[in-house]
Amino acid sequence: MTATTTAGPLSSAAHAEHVARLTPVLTAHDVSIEYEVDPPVRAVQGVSLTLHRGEILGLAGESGCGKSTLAYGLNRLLKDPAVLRSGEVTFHDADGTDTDVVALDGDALRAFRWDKVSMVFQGAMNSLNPVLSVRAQLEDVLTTHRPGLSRTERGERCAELLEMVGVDPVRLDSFAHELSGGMRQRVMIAMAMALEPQVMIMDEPTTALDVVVQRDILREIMRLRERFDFAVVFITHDLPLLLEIADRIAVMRAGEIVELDTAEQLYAAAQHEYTQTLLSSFPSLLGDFSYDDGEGAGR
Ligand SMILES: Nc1ncnc2c1ncn2[C@@H]1O[C@H](COP(=O)(O)OP(=O)(O)OP(=O)(O)O)[C@@H](O)[C@H]1O
Repeated sequence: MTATTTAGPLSSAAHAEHVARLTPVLTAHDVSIEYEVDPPVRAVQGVSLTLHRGEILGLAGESGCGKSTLAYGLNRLLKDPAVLRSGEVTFHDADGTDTDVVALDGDALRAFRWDKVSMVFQGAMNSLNPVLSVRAQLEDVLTTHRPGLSRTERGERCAELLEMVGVDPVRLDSFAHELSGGMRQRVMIAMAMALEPQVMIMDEPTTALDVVVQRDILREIMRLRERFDFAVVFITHDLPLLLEIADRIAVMRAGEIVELDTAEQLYAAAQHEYTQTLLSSFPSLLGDFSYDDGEGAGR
């Protein structure tokens, strides 16, 4: 398979054909992010990436390659000493308007986050407020962003959100310490879904959980995605996991995307040496995995 570009990431003709049928929802162009420390860390370097409506785009690469920094940049969540050195990020709303994400500030930025693009952070299960019930925390998102909802509507929406992520609504009155890690993580996903965003960025959302719970939650995310058609940027260093759940995979190394292709293509014919190394470091996990066998691939 031949590469379609020389300057950008390696990708196949099959990939170009695949994306030609899709509609963009978030576009990053030439994004560079630096940590202003001594010496400066160029964490993301000239990254261009298009996320399409309803797709799961996996972002893979070893620890420290810049995955989280890029994700934070896409959602304007960078904090000191991180600085967006250059680049454009555009959100293409379902209503047809384009938003220059880099130019947003104040109320417009707050409304954009959670409403249009929400994020499930690394270790999010530990970021529930310990002294507030699940109900109070879910209601807070709704009161802030949907002030028009009545008290009854808010209550109903909170119960519905928990049901969506497979948690019994009786848990609305629980506090974080009364929930298992898996349940807390599901609550965080419910919170990220509360405003029906068009994009969800998930940074290692299940890494801290045991494999069975992790699978359950991933299945839930896939099911919700089918139902609500949001796009997901799914960040993990676990490439075999991405081969199972992602439509496309971007492989990041030292701040750059070195390869970007459909999961099938990447698995069958990775072009970049680094991708090949990543794939070969998980031989036993991949086992008899095959895209020809729909059941085996779990898709
Ligand atoms: N606050 C900071 N100050 C300085 N450098 C930082 C800071 N945060 C991250 N970095 C550096 O930026 C680079 C990218 O880090 P980042 O966390 O984005 O990588 P990652 O691929 O998400 O890694 P992980 O999978 O471990 O989260 C790394 O070299 C890291 O050391």
